Amino acid sequence: MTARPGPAEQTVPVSPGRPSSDTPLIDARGLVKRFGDRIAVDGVDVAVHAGEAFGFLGPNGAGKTSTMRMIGCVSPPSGGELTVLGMDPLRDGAAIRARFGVCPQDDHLDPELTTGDNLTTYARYFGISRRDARRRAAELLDFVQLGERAGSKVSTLSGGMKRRLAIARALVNDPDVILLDEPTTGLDPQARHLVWDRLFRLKRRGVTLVVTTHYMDEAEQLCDRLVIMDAGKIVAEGSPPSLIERYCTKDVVELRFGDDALEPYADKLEGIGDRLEVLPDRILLYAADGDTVAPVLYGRDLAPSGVLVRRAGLEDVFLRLTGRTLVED
Ligand SMILES: Nc1ncnc2c1ncn2[C@@H]1O[C@H](COP(=O)(O)OP(=O)(O)OP(=O)(O)O)[C@@H](O)[C@H]1O
Repeated sequence: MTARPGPAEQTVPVSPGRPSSDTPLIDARGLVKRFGDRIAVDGVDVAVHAGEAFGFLGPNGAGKTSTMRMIGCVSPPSGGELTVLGMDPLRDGAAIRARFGVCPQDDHLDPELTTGDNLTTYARYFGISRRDARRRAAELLDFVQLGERAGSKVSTLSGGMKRRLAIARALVNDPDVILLDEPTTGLDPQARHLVWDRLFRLKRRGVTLVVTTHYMDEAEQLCDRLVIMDAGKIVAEGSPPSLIERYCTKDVVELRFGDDALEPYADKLEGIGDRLEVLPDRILLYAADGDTVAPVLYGRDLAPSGVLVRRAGLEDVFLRLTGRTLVED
Protein backbone atom coordinates (compact mmCIF):
# COMPACT_ATOMS: atom_id res chain seq x y z
CA MET A 1 0.00 0.00 0.00
CA THR A 2 1.24 3.51 -0.73
CA ALA A 3 1.88 5.45 2.44
CA ARG A 4 1.31 9.19 2.33
CA PRO A 5 3.63 11.61 4.09
CA GLY A 6 2.38 13.70 6.96
CA PRO A 7 2.06 17.46 6.45
CA ALA A 8 5.38 18.23 8.09
CA GLU A 9 7.26 15.70 6.03
CA GLN A 10 9.25 16.79 3.04
CA THR A 11 7.51 15.64 -0.13
CA VAL A 12 9.16 13.05 -2.27
CA PRO A 13 8.67 13.53 -5.97
CA VAL A 14 7.27 10.12 -6.80
CA SER A 15 3.95 9.17 -8.34
CA PRO A 16 1.03 7.90 -6.30
CA GLY A 17 -0.38 4.44 -6.89
CA ARG A 18 2.68 2.25 -6.63
CA PRO A 19 2.09 -1.36 -7.62
CA SER A 20 1.10 -3.52 -4.70
CA SER A 21 0.01 -7.11 -4.91
CA ASP A 22 0.89 -10.50 -3.54
CA THR A 23 2.76 -11.35 -6.72
CA PRO A 24 6.45 -10.69 -6.11
CA LEU A 25 7.95 -7.81 -8.07
CA ILE A 26 11.13 -9.82 -8.29
CA ASP A 27 10.93 -13.58 -8.34
CA ALA A 28 14.12 -15.60 -8.69
CA ARG A 29 14.30 -19.38 -8.51
CA GLY A 30 17.56 -21.26 -8.62
CA LEU A 31 19.29 -18.20 -10.08
CA VAL A 32 22.86 -18.88 -11.23
CA LYS A 33 25.65 -16.64 -12.51
CA ARG A 34 28.87 -18.12 -13.84
CA PHE A 35 31.99 -16.33 -14.95
CA GLY A 36 33.94 -19.05 -16.73
CA ASP A 37 34.58 -21.73 -14.12
CA ARG A 38 33.68 -19.45 -11.23
CA ILE A 39 30.15 -19.65 -9.86
CA ALA A 40 29.34 -16.20 -8.47
CA VAL A 41 25.67 -16.93 -7.74
CA ASP A 42 24.81 -20.52 -7.00
CA GLY A 43 21.09 -21.28 -7.05
CA VAL A 44 19.51 -18.30 -5.34
CA ASP A 45 15.78 -18.11 -4.56
CA VAL A 46 14.34 -14.69 -3.68
CA ALA A 47 10.94 -13.07 -3.82
CA VAL A 48 10.77 -9.30 -3.32
CA HIS A 49 7.32 -7.81 -2.75
CA ALA A 50 6.03 -4.34 -3.57
CA GLY A 51 6.80 -1.71 -0.96
CA GLU A 52 9.33 -3.66 1.05
CA ALA A 53 12.96 -2.90 1.69
CA PHE A 54 14.78 -6.08 0.81
CA GLY A 55 18.44 -6.68 1.51
CA PHE A 56 21.28 -8.86 0.32
CA LEU A 57 23.73 -9.00 3.21
CA GLY A 58 27.09 -10.72 2.85
CA PRO A 59 30.84 -10.27 2.74
CA ASN A 60 32.79 -9.16 -0.32
CA GLY A 61 32.56 -11.71 -3.09
CA ALA A 62 29.37 -13.31 -1.75
CA GLY A 63 27.57 -12.73 -5.06
CA LYS A 64 25.40 -9.77 -4.08
CA THR A 65 26.35 -7.47 -6.96
CA SER A 66 26.11 -10.29 -9.50
CA THR A 67 22.59 -11.06 -8.26
CA MET A 68 21.64 -7.38 -8.36
CA ARG A 69 22.97 -7.01 -11.91
CA MET A 70 20.81 -9.90 -13.08
CA ILE A 71 17.76 -8.39 -11.38
CA GLY A 72 18.61 -5.04 -12.97
CA CYS A 73 18.71 -6.67 -16.42
CA VAL A 74 22.31 -5.69 -17.13
CA SER A 75 23.75 -9.19 -16.80
CA PRO A 76 21.96 -12.27 -18.15
CA PRO A 77 21.49 -15.20 -15.76
CA SER A 78 23.52 -18.33 -16.51
CA GLY A 79 20.74 -20.49 -15.12
CA GLY A 80 17.51 -20.57 -13.13
CA GLU A 81 14.36 -18.56 -13.56
CA LEU A 82 13.93 -14.84 -13.08
CA THR A 83 10.79 -12.75 -13.42
CA VAL A 84 10.95 -9.01 -12.77
CA LEU A 85 7.80 -6.87 -12.61
CA GLY A 86 6.03 -9.84 -14.17
CA MET A 87 8.35 -9.73 -17.18
CA ASP A 88 11.27 -11.72 -18.56
CA PRO A 89 14.55 -9.78 -18.20
CA LEU A 90 16.00 -11.36 -21.35
CA ARG A 91 13.06 -10.32 -23.50
CA ASP A 92 11.75 -7.21 -21.72
CA GLY A 93 14.94 -5.68 -20.30
CA ALA A 94 14.22 -2.19 -21.62
CA ALA A 95 10.67 -2.14 -20.22
CA ILE A 96 11.89 -3.35 -16.83
CA ARG A 97 14.77 -0.86 -16.69
CA ALA A 98 12.33 1.97 -17.43
CA ARG A 99 10.61 1.23 -14.11
CA PHE A 100 13.81 0.74 -12.15
CA GLY A 101 16.14 3.23 -10.53
CA VAL A 102 19.69 2.02 -10.16
CA CYS A 103 22.32 3.28 -7.79
CA PRO A 104 25.45 1.27 -8.57
CA GLN A 105 28.55 0.89 -6.38
CA ASP A 106 30.55 3.19 -8.67
CA ASP A 107 28.28 6.16 -9.12
CA HIS A 108 29.26 6.99 -12.75
CA LEU A 109 28.39 10.65 -12.17
CA ASP A 110 29.98 13.10 -14.60
CA PRO A 111 32.46 15.04 -12.43
CA GLU A 112 32.67 17.94 -14.87
CA LEU A 113 28.93 18.60 -14.98
CA THR A 114 26.95 20.34 -12.27
CA THR A 115 24.68 18.32 -10.02
CA GLY A 116 21.63 19.69 -11.85
CA ASP A 117 23.07 18.93 -15.29
CA ASN A 118 23.88 15.37 -14.22
CA LEU A 119 20.20 14.87 -13.47
CA THR A 120 18.79 16.63 -16.52
CA THR A 121 21.17 14.79 -18.85
CA TYR A 122 20.14 11.49 -17.32
CA ALA A 123 16.46 12.41 -17.51
CA ARG A 124 16.83 12.98 -21.24
CA TYR A 125 17.76 9.27 -21.66
CA PHE A 126 14.24 8.48 -20.50
CA GLY A 127 12.73 10.80 -23.08
CA ILE A 128 11.72 13.38 -20.46
CA SER A 129 11.36 16.84 -22.04
CA ARG A 130 14.01 19.45 -21.22
CA ARG A 131 11.52 21.54 -19.26
CA ASP A 132 10.24 18.63 -17.20
CA ALA A 133 13.78 17.37 -16.68
CA ARG A 134 14.80 20.71 -15.18
CA ARG A 135 11.77 20.79 -12.91
CA ARG A 136 12.34 17.22 -11.81
CA ALA A 137 16.06 17.82 -11.23
CA ALA A 138 15.25 20.76 -8.94
CA GLU A 139 12.72 18.67 -6.96
CA LEU A 140 15.10 15.77 -6.62
CA LEU A 141 18.04 17.95 -5.56
CA ASP A 142 15.83 19.37 -2.82
CA PHE A 143 14.78 15.89 -1.81
CA VAL A 144 18.39 14.73 -1.35
CA GLN A 145 19.25 18.02 0.36
CA LEU A 146 21.47 19.30 -2.43
CA GLY A 147 19.20 22.13 -3.56
CA GLU A 148 21.85 24.69 -2.69
CA ARG A 149 24.45 22.82 -4.71
CA ALA A 150 22.44 22.79 -7.98
CA GLY A 151 25.17 24.80 -9.71
CA SER A 152 28.14 22.96 -8.19
CA LYS A 153 30.29 20.64 -10.23
CA VAL A 154 30.18 17.04 -9.01
CA SER A 155 33.97 17.12 -8.55
CA THR A 156 33.48 19.59 -5.68
CA LEU A 157 31.06 17.38 -3.69
CA SER A 158 31.85 15.20 -0.68
CA GLY A 159 31.43 11.42 -0.88
CA GLY A 160 28.12 11.57 0.95
CA MET A 161 26.81 14.30 -1.36
CA LYS A 162 27.78 12.27 -4.43
CA ARG A 163 25.95 9.27 -3.03
CA ARG A 164 22.83 11.36 -2.44
CA LEU A 165 23.12 12.74 -5.97
CA ALA A 166 23.35 9.19 -7.31
CA ILE A 167 20.15 8.39 -5.40
CA ALA A 168 18.48 11.47 -6.91
CA ARG A 169 19.57 10.32 -10.35
CA ALA A 170 18.08 6.88 -9.70
CA LEU A 171 14.75 8.62 -9.02
CA VAL A 172 14.67 10.64 -12.25
CA ASN A 173 12.33 8.24 -14.03
CA ASP A 174 10.00 7.96 -11.00
CA PRO A 175 10.81 4.27 -10.56
CA ASP A 176 8.77 1.62 -8.76
CA VAL A 177 11.89 -0.15 -7.56
CA ILE A 178 15.31 1.19 -6.63
CA LEU A 179 18.34 -1.06 -6.67
CA LEU A 180 21.07 0.22 -4.37
CA ASP A 181 24.44 -1.53 -4.43
CA GLU A 182 26.30 -0.79 -1.20
CA PRO A 183 24.64 2.63 -0.77
CA THR A 184 26.78 3.84 2.12
CA THR A 185 30.12 2.11 1.68
CA GLY A 186 32.94 4.49 2.47
CA LEU A 187 30.72 7.15 4.06
CA ASP A 188 31.19 8.52 7.55
CA PRO A 189 28.41 7.87 10.11
CA GLN A 190 26.71 11.23 9.61
CA ALA A 191 26.66 10.88 5.83
CA ARG A 192 25.34 7.32 6.17
CA HIS A 193 22.47 8.48 8.36
CA LEU A 194 21.52 11.15 5.84
CA VAL A 195 21.38 8.53 3.08
CA TRP A 196 19.34 6.19 5.28
CA ASP A 197 16.94 9.00 6.10
CA ARG A 198 16.25 9.65 2.41
CA LEU A 199 15.77 5.92 1.79
CA PHE A 200 13.29 5.67 4.69
CA ARG A 201 11.32 8.50 3.14
CA LEU A 202 11.18 6.72 -0.20
CA LYS A 203 10.06 3.53 1.48
CA ARG A 204 7.28 5.36 3.26
CA ARG A 205 6.05 6.49 -0.15
CA GLY A 206 5.80 2.88 -1.28
CA VAL A 207 8.96 2.68 -3.36
CA THR A 208 10.42 -0.83 -3.22
CA LEU A 209 14.06 -0.82 -2.14
CA VAL A 210 16.52 -3.58 -2.96
CA VAL A 211 19.81 -3.05 -1.18
CA THR A 212 23.11 -4.90 -1.08
CA THR A 213 25.31 -4.29 1.91
CA HIS A 214 28.06 -5.82 3.96
CA TYR A 215 27.18 -3.60 6.93
CA MET A 216 24.99 -5.48 9.36
CA ASP A 217 23.81 -2.28 11.02
CA GLU A 218 22.65 -1.00 7.63
CA ALA A 219 20.77 -4.24 7.01
CA GLU A 220 19.22 -4.10 10.48
CA GLN A 221 18.19 -0.47 10.10
CA LEU A 222 16.90 -0.47 6.55
CA CYS A 223 15.61 -3.89 5.64
CA ASP A 224 12.21 -5.38 6.34
CA ARG A 225 13.52 -8.67 5.08
CA LEU A 226 16.86 -9.89 3.87
CA VAL A 227 18.87 -12.83 2.70
CA ILE A 228 22.32 -13.52 4.04
CA MET A 229 24.63 -14.61 1.22
CA ASP A 230 27.93 -16.39 1.44
CA ALA A 231 29.96 -17.87 -1.43
CA GLY A 232 27.12 -17.43 -3.92
CA LYS A 233 24.48 -19.12 -1.78
CA ILE A 234 21.73 -17.92 0.52
CA VAL A 235 22.44 -19.17 4.02
CA ALA A 236 19.43 -17.59 5.76
CA GLU A 237 16.37 -15.49 5.02
CA GLY A 238 13.98 -13.48 7.16
CA SER A 239 13.43 -10.18 8.91
CA PRO A 240 16.43 -8.98 10.97
CA PRO A 241 14.67 -9.63 14.32
CA SER A 242 13.44 -13.08 13.24
CA LEU A 243 16.92 -14.10 12.08
CA ILE A 244 18.49 -12.95 15.32
CA GLU A 245 15.87 -14.80 17.33
CA ARG A 246 16.24 -17.96 15.26
CA TYR A 247 20.02 -18.22 15.41
CA CYS A 248 21.13 -16.43 18.57
CA THR A 249 20.32 -15.88 22.20
CA LYS A 250 19.11 -12.43 23.16
CA ASP A 251 22.41 -11.33 24.66
CA VAL A 252 26.07 -11.67 23.82
CA VAL A 253 28.86 -11.20 26.34
CA GLU A 254 32.11 -10.12 24.71
CA LEU A 255 35.11 -11.09 26.79
CA ARG A 256 38.67 -9.87 26.28
CA PHE A 257 41.63 -11.21 28.22
CA GLY A 258 44.60 -9.18 26.94
CA ASP A 259 46.13 -12.44 25.74
CA ASP A 260 46.61 -13.99 22.28
CA ALA A 261 45.88 -17.55 23.39
CA LEU A 262 42.18 -17.63 24.18
CA GLU A 263 41.52 -21.41 24.14
CA PRO A 264 42.45 -21.93 27.82
CA TYR A 265 39.91 -19.25 28.77
CA ALA A 266 37.32 -20.86 26.51
CA ASP A 267 37.86 -24.16 28.34
CA LYS A 268 37.18 -22.48 31.65
CA LEU A 269 33.98 -20.93 30.24
CA GLU A 270 32.60 -24.33 29.31
CA GLY A 271 28.97 -24.71 30.39
CA ILE A 272 28.26 -21.00 30.90
CA GLY A 273 25.55 -19.64 28.65
CA ASP A 274 24.33 -21.36 25.50
CA ARG A 275 27.35 -21.27 23.21
CA LEU A 276 30.83 -19.82 22.75
CA GLU A 277 32.63 -18.39 19.75
CA VAL A 278 36.37 -17.86 20.00
CA LEU A 279 37.52 -15.02 17.75
CA PRO A 280 41.16 -13.94 17.33
CA ASP A 281 40.80 -11.06 19.79
CA ARG A 282 37.84 -12.01 21.99
CA ILE A 283 35.45 -14.69 23.12
CA LEU A 284 31.73 -14.29 22.50
CA LEU A 285 29.50 -15.96 25.01
CA TYR A 286 25.85 -16.29 24.00
CA ALA A 287 23.37 -16.20 26.85
CA ALA A 288 19.69 -15.38 27.28
CA ASP A 289 20.55 -12.90 30.01
CA GLY A 290 24.07 -11.50 29.74
CA ASP A 291 23.95 -9.78 33.10
CA THR A 292 23.87 -13.12 34.89
CA VAL A 293 27.18 -14.18 33.32
CA ALA A 294 29.62 -11.80 35.01
CA PRO A 295 29.26 -13.18 38.58
CA VAL A 296 29.80 -16.73 37.29
CA LEU A 297 33.04 -15.67 35.57
CA TYR A 298 34.62 -14.44 38.74
CA GLY A 299 33.53 -17.62 40.51
CA ARG A 300 35.64 -19.55 37.99
CA ASP A 301 38.73 -17.52 38.60
CA LEU A 302 38.47 -15.75 35.27
CA ALA A 303 39.43 -12.11 35.30
CA PRO A 304 38.74 -10.69 31.84
CA SER A 305 40.33 -7.36 30.95
CA GLY A 306 37.09 -6.32 29.25
CA VAL A 307 33.45 -7.42 29.51
CA LEU A 308 30.78 -6.04 27.22
CA VAL A 309 27.17 -7.20 27.35
CA ARG A 310 25.21 -6.36 24.21
CA ARG A 311 22.18 -7.49 22.23
CA ALA A 312 22.84 -10.09 19.53
CA GLY A 313 22.75 -8.77 15.96
CA LEU A 314 23.08 -9.92 12.36
CA GLU A 315 26.85 -10.14 12.72
CA ASP A 316 26.25 -12.89 15.27
CA VAL A 317 23.83 -14.60 12.91
CA PHE A 318 26.46 -14.55 10.17
CA LEU A 319 29.10 -15.91 12.52
CA ARG A 320 26.78 -18.70 13.64
CA LEU A 321 25.98 -19.69 10.07
CA THR A 322 29.42 -19.41 8.47
CA GLY A 323 31.93 -19.56 11.34
CA ARG A 324 33.35 -16.24 10.12
CA THR A 325 32.75 -12.60 10.90
CA LEU A 326 31.52 -10.27 8.17
CA VAL A 327 34.22 -7.76 9.02
CA GLU A 328 37.26 -10.02 8.63
CA ASP A 329 36.16 -10.73 5.07
N1 LIG B 1 32.83 -9.90 -14.39
C1 LIG B 1 33.33 -10.86 -13.61
N2 LIG B 1 34.22 -11.74 -14.09
C2 LIG B 1 34.73 -12.73 -13.31
N3 LIG B 1 34.39 -12.91 -12.01
C3 LIG B 1 33.51 -12.06 -11.49
C4 LIG B 1 32.93 -10.98 -12.24
N4 LIG B 1 32.08 -10.30 -11.43
C5 LIG B 1 32.13 -10.91 -10.22
N5 LIG B 1 32.98 -11.95 -10.27
C6 LIG B 1 33.28 -12.86 -9.16
O1 LIG B 1 32.07 -13.36 -8.66
C7 LIG B 1 32.11 -13.45 -7.25
C8 LIG B 1 30.96 -12.65 -6.66
O2 LIG B 1 31.21 -11.25 -6.90
P1 LIG B 1 30.15 -10.13 -6.56
O3 LIG B 1 30.73 -8.82 -6.99
O4 LIG B 1 28.83 -10.51 -7.08
O5 LIG B 1 30.13 -10.23 -4.99
P2 LIG B 1 29.62 -9.16 -3.93
O6 LIG B 1 28.99 -9.94 -2.84
O7 LIG B 1 28.80 -8.12 -4.57
O8 LIG B 1 30.97 -8.52 -3.41
P3 LIG B 1 31.39 -6.97 -3.41
O9 LIG B 1 30.71 -6.38 -2.25
O10 LIG B 1 32.88 -7.05 -3.24
O11 LIG B 1 30.98 -6.39 -4.73
C9 LIG B 1 33.48 -12.97 -6.82
O12 LIG B 1 34.31 -14.10 -6.64
C10 LIG B 1 33.93 -12.14 -7.99
O13 LIG B 1 35.33 -12.15 -8.08
